[in-house]
Amino acid sequence: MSGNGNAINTVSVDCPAKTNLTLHVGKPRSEWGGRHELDTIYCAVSVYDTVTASRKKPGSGFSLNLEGAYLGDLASSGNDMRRNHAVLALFALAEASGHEPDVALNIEKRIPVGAGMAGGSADAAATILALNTLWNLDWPIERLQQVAATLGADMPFCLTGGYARGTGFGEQIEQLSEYSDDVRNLTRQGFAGRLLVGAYQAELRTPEVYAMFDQIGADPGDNNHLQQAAISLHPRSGQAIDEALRAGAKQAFVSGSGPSVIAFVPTDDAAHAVQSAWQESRCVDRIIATKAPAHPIVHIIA
Ligand SMILES: C[C@@](CO)(OP(=O)(O)O)[C@H](O)COP(=O)(O)OP(=O)(O)OC[C@H]1O[C@@H](n2ccc(N)nc2=O)[C@H](O)[C@@H]1O
Ligand SMILES: Nc1ncnc2c1ncn2[C@@H]1O[C@H](COP(=O)(O)OP(=O)(O)O)[C@@H](O)[C@H]1O
Repeated sequence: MSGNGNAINTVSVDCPAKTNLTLHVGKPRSEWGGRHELDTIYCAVSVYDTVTASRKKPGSGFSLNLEGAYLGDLASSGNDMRRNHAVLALFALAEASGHEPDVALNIEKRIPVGAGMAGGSADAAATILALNTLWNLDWPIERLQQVAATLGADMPFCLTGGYARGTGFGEQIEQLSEYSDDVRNLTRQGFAGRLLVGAYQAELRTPEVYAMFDQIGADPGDNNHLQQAAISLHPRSGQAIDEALRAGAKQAFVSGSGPSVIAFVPTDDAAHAVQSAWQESRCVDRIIATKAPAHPIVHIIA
C-alpha cells in the first residue's frame, strides 16, 4: 500500500548496468544447459534503464513500450515483445505469485543493447523489483533472486547491484561490501570510481562469445576470460583497450561478453586523454561517462 494506505498503481525502478571486474570461465556443464562454470566479480555501474510498471484492467493482458535513442535490435518491428526480458520477468513473477500479468511496462533504455552490460537482465530485475512493490508482495531479495535465476545467469545480481561474487553459472550470488578484501583489493588496482564506457552499434551474441572462448581460450593475465573471444569477433574493442591504456586509463577491458569496453579513469586528465584518444581513433561509436558502484532505485509514482 502507498503511504496513505491506498492501492499502488504505478511503480518505476531505475536499474543499473553491470560489468565484470573479473570473469574466470570454466568448463561447460550439461546439467546447466551447456552454460559454463563461472567465478566472477560483478560490479553495477551508473548507467540506468528505467522500467515503469502500471496496473491495467483485469483480463486486459500486458503491454510493452520501449523508449530511447539506442534500442539496437529491440527497435526492429520483428522483435517479439513476448521475448523481451522484462516481459519474461513479468510472466515469471506472475506465475510464482499467483497474479495475472495485467501490467503496462514502459522501458526507458539507456544501457547499450547486446553490449555485455546485462541491459536485458537489468530490465528483468527492474520489472521484478517494481512488481514486488506494485503487487504488495514484499518478498525478500533471496526469494526474488530464485525467480530471477530461472530467467538468466546474471539476473540475480541485477536485483541488488553494488559488488557481488558470482559462481555456479553466475547465478549464485554472494554480495560483497565495499569494505570487503575482494573489493578493497580491486579498488587498489583501480577498478573503482570514475569510468568511461566505449559503446558500439554492433552487438555480440553471448552464446557466440562463449563458443569462441571454447575455441581460443583466454590470454594468461586476462581478468576477463571472454576478452580475447570478444576481440576476435569485434576487433575494435581491442583497439579501444590499447588506446585507453596508452592514454592513461588505470584499467581497460571488455565488459563481460562485449563488445563494449570499460576504462577506469581516476583523474580529469586521464578521462580527457582517453576521451580524445577514442574520438580521434574512432575506435568506439559512443562514449558514456559514469562511475561505479551503483544500486537499483525503486520509486512509487502513484
Ligand atoms: C557473459 C555474462 C557475464 O556476466 O554477461 P554478459 O556480458 O553477456 O552481460 C553472463 O555470463 C551472461 O549471462 P546471461 O546473458 O544471463 O546468459 P544466459 O541468458 O543465462 O545464457 C545465454 C547463453 O550464454 C551462454 N552462457 C551463459 C552463462 C554461462 N555461465 N555460460 C554460458 O555458456 C550459453 O550459451 C547460454 O545459453
Ligand atoms: N529489455 C531488453 N533490453 C536489452 N536486450 C533485450 C531486452 N529484452 C531482450 N533482449 C535481447 O537480449 C539480447 C542481449 O541483450 P543485453 O542483455 O543488452 O546484452 P548482454 O547479454 O550482452 O549483456 C539483445 O540482443 C536483445 O535482443
